[in-house]
Amino acid sequence: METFGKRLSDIIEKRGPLCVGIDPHAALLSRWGFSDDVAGLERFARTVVDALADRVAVVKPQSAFFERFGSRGIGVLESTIRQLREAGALVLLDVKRGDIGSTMAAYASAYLDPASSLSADAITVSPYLGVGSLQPAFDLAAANGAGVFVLALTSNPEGASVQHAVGADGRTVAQTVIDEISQLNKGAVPLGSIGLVVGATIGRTGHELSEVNGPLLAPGLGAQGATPSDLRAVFGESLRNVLPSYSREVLNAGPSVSALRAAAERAVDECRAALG
Ligand SMILES: O=C(O)c1cc(=O)[nH]c(=O)n1[C@@H]1O[C@H](COP(=O)(O)O)[C@@H](O)[C@H]1O
Repeated sequence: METFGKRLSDIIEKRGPLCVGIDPHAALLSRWGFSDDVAGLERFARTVVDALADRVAVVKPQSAFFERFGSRGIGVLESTIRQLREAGALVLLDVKRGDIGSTMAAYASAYLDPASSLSADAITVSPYLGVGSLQPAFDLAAANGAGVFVLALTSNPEGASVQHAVGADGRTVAQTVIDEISQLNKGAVPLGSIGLVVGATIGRTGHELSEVNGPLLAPGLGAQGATPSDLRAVFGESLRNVLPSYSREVLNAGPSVSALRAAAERAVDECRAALG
């Protein structure tokens, strides 16, 4: 079975380095002229699938915006994941789960077991119960050719007070996460299947990413203020492994399918140029 790292490298090669989020904010539904209910959610998600699933490398549904409509919203999430995958996009489900290992195993089977109706190509997880607690997700992902993206340095301004805190060995909390994931990806070719999330907004922080050998998801572009030209300062020599991620900046172009496609094309061109 092909690893997630290999599948991701291949699709980025074909479609370009871009992840687009599906974040159906109430304000976006209204901007698109859609109702703020399950029917509006379904139309929104379907429009993004029609516009982008056959051309963008990775699509990242934000689970929160589906969960807010309860079980029917989850139903839309299930069909959205299925449609995205059928059209050839890799689906990174943004659920940011993280719990004690025995509970993490249940989250892993919900999102990374192909038998589940919510099974995705990869999920986001939070390492703040300890990277080791995420092992059930790493194991199930590896068994199924899926991936896991671990939060390291998030794009929001509140993140630094936790993530930049320095431990007894002189490393920051984030650097400890980065180093543990680097160990897990060691030797993987062409790329490990455990990614990190590093916000494009954070500037030069001095964190060392050169040994990660895995994909580096970079949210925070567009609506949160970062631009592709900020990526060099954040990622330095590790730029080649960066997967830039946009939600509102691209979604604002909807509901026109052609305008969404044009916005995604602009984003991928700018990111290609910035990543070199
Ligand atoms: O894991 C993420 O994708 C993520 C991590 C992070 O540090 N910052 C961040 O904004 N995100 C997510 O990325 C998306 C950003 O949306 P926009 O600001 O509209 O591009 C949201 O779904 C966030 O939850």
